[in-house]
Amino acid sequence: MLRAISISFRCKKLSFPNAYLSRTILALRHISVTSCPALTMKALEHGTPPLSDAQRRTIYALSTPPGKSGVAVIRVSGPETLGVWQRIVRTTRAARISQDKGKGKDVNRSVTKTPSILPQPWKMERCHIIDPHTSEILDDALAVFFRGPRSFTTEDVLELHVHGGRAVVGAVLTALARVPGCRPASPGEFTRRAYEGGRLDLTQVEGLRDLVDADTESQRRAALRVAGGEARSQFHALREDIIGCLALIEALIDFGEGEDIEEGVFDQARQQAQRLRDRIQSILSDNRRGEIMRTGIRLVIFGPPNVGKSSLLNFLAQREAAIVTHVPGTTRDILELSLDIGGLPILVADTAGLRESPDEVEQIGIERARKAVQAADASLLVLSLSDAVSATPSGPRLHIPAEIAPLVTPNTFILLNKMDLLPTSVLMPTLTALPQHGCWAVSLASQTGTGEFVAGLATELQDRYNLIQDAEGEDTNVPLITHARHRVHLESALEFLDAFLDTPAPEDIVLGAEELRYAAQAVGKISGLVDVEDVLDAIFNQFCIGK
Ligand SMILES: Nc1nc2c(ncn2[C@@H]2O[C@H](COP(=O)(O)OP(=O)(O)OP(=O)(O)O)[C@@H](O)[C@H]2O)c(=O)[nH]1
Repeated sequence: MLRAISISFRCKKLSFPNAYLSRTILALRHISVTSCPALTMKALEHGTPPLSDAQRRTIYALSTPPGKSGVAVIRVSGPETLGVWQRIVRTTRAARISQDKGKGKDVNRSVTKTPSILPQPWKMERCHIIDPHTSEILDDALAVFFRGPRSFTTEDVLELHVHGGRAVVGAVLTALARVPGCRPASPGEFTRRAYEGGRLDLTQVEGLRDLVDADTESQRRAALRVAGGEARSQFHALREDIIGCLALIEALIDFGEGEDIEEGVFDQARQQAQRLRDRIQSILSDNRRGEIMRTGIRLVIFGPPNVGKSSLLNFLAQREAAIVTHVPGTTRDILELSLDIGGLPILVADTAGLRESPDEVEQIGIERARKAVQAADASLLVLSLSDAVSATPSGPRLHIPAEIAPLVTPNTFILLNKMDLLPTSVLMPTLTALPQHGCWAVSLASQTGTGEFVAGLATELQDRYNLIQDAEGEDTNVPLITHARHRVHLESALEFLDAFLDTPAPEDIVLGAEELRYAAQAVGKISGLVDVEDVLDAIFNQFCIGK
């Protein structure tokens, strides 16, 4: 560094153009910030342009939600973190040491005047946060220093636990802005550094984001597993196995079967590839459970007009979310709410009643309703019990209107409403004739049967989508794919393995090796091991600032 500085001064003496000099100084500043900040910052500070964001490598942000709170956590990460500690943190430990030396001084009064001492890593310390220019006390706080690489970002990290008032947080953030080499973090930047430092792979990054976004118990449990590295290790093992298969083929290419290596290696590689192919196929055959559980199950309520669809939405939401009137065709457009049913995240949509209508606006609503039902993960057909069940010689029979029947699939549940309108003598035989699974009768007006309906619906959905726990409380059926991105890469890995298996042996063995290499690359992209620069911004931008 000193040699570099002396070169820059020599440049000045030799009358180099100013632009050249400032470029040299800028380059030196970059080196100074990234490698030995304290030594060179002062030497270069005077009269030079301000540092760019790329040069200010130390980032800070409020990591808890803005607004009033008991405690707010401000995070700092980067090469200047120790410098931040020295400039703005004054611990009571330091004050005690200095008091012992000077005898008899009040700890609280002397704390800001006490020169900063080095932090005790991973230990929370009581401190004052001070303004680095005026030494004014900004807050009475707690601070913890994590020495890299044993930190979340793998860099030096400082967490300041301050009082969560707007003015306190604002003052501490302003103080941080005054420390050379520091800048505000962009969304997800702490996590990005953890990824770049090798602490997390991309699946764990996504798991962390899902954990922060989790609204329900099932989402929390699934996200926690992914963030903990479960998907990482499974995708890693899959990739290793493909590479193992590739190694066999490479050995064949290099030495040739029967000469230097044993017979049957090609068949062995094919069998291994077949097993891997089957494994990927079974991972892909998961009915998108992981993705659905993460984003919420889309449940669409549909049926003829005036049967109580909007009343049902209001009942589930426990508020007057939709307009309910006795006029058929009241609901015109889709109204969607996010609810927690039985611990599962459900996006429930109320739709326009399905019927032939001359009204242009209603027609548009009906068309939207049909499309929503077709795109849903599950649907709930609401019918009026008295209209839907007709008497036949063999007993009461459920009748679904002809224009609605094509929308009914194995994923359709049925709710027969308005049972209060049926006399008891007719009701009893009707109820016994209903299907045992996925069909309930209620009166939303009197709330009769609604408890059984909600419990039954939750059980049906949990059976389809939830994680199942064994006797020890361990989840047994955890879906590996939680993001569409994983599916895309696994599907292409499957295609490459198929292409390898289709390779006529052994003449095209070199081509076959290439297919295996692509398959390994496709799986590597899920974890972010290879070639994912293009998706990184999209992934990290979805984080909040401070994470
Ligand atoms: N008797 C009785 N009436 C009900 C019940 N549930 C809803 N209603 C009434 O049925 C009428 C229609 O209810 P909505 O919830 O608007 O029905 P909808 O299916 O959304 O109607 P559209 O908007 O036309 O599609 C309202 O007057 C409700 O008060 C019930 O269980 N029993």
